Amino acid sequence: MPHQQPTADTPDFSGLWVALVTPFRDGAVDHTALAALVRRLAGDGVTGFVPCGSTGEAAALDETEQLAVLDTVLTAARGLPVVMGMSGYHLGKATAWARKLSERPLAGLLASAPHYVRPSQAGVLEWFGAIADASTVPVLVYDIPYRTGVTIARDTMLALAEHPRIRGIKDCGGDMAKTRAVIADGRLQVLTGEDHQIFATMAEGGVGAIAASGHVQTKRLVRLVRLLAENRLAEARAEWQPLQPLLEMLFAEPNPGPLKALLAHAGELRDELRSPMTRASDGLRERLVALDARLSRP
Ligand SMILES: O=C(O)C1=N[C@H](C(=O)O)C[C@H](O)C1
Repeated sequence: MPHQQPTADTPDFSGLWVALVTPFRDGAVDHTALAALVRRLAGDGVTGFVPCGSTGEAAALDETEQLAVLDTVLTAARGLPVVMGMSGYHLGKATAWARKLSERPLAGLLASAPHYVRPSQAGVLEWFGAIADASTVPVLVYDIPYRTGVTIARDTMLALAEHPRIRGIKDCGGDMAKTRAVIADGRLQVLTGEDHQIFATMAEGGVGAIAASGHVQTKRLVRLVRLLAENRLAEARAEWQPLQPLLEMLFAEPNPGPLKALLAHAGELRDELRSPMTRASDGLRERLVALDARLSRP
C-alpha cells in the first residue's frame, strides 16, 4: 500500500515533471522556442512543468520576465499542470511574490529555503510558513542545501507538513534517512529533484520526479516513471540502466549548459545562457550528441 494517497484536498503531484530551461535568443527570452518545447514535451507524455527553477536560470530573470515565461508555459501546456519555481532571501519580497503568483492558475509553487543567510531551523519554519500563508495554491518545499546553504532538518520537514498548503517536497536533500522518514510519515508527497535518484526514490515510495533530464529521451523517462509507479521494477530497471551515462553527462558541467547544448543540436532552441552560466564545452557537447543519437536508435 503506497503511503502518500492524494485525497480531495491534497492534489496529486505524482509523475514526471520537467524542470524547464528558459530558451534565449540574442539575450532575450525566446518565447516561440519555449512554447514549442512545452508542446513537444506535453505530446511526449510528461505530467507537468516547472518553469523558473534553477534549470530555468530564474536567478538571471527579472520579475517581468519570469511572469512572461510563466504565461507562455501556461498557454502552451494546454491544461497540463504548472508549478512555478521561486526563491530568494527577503521574506517580504518572497511572500509578495507568492501572493502575486497565486493569481495565476497554478498547480503549485516550488519554494526553496532562503539562500545565503543561513537561518536557524525556527527561521526555516517561519520562511516556509509565511510563504504558504501568502500562497493560495499548494506549496512544494524545494530541499536543496548544496544551492541554498540551508539544511532543512528532518523534524523541521515533518513540522512543515502540518501546514495545510504544504503538500510535498522536491528532494535534493542528500539524506536518504530524511527522505524515508518523510515518505513513511505520509503527509507530504516526495518527488526527487536529483535525476540520478529517480529509481531509488520511487522504489522507496516517492511519487515521481521534477527533473531537468525530462527534456531529452522524454518518452523513455515517462515510461520509467510509470513502471516505477506500478512497481514493475524489472521492466523499470531495463529502461533505467541505459540512461545512466546520459544522466551523468547532463550534469558533468553546470546545469543547464549540457542540456541546452543537446536541445540546440536538436534545433529546439539556441545554445545560449545568461552569464554567469555558460555553454557546455565542445567536447561534452559532442559526446552528448553521440550518446543521445545511440539511445534514440530503435
Ligand atoms: O530546476 C530544477 O528544478 C532542477 N534543478 C536541479 C539542479 O539544481 O540542477 C536539477 C534537476 O533536474 C531540476
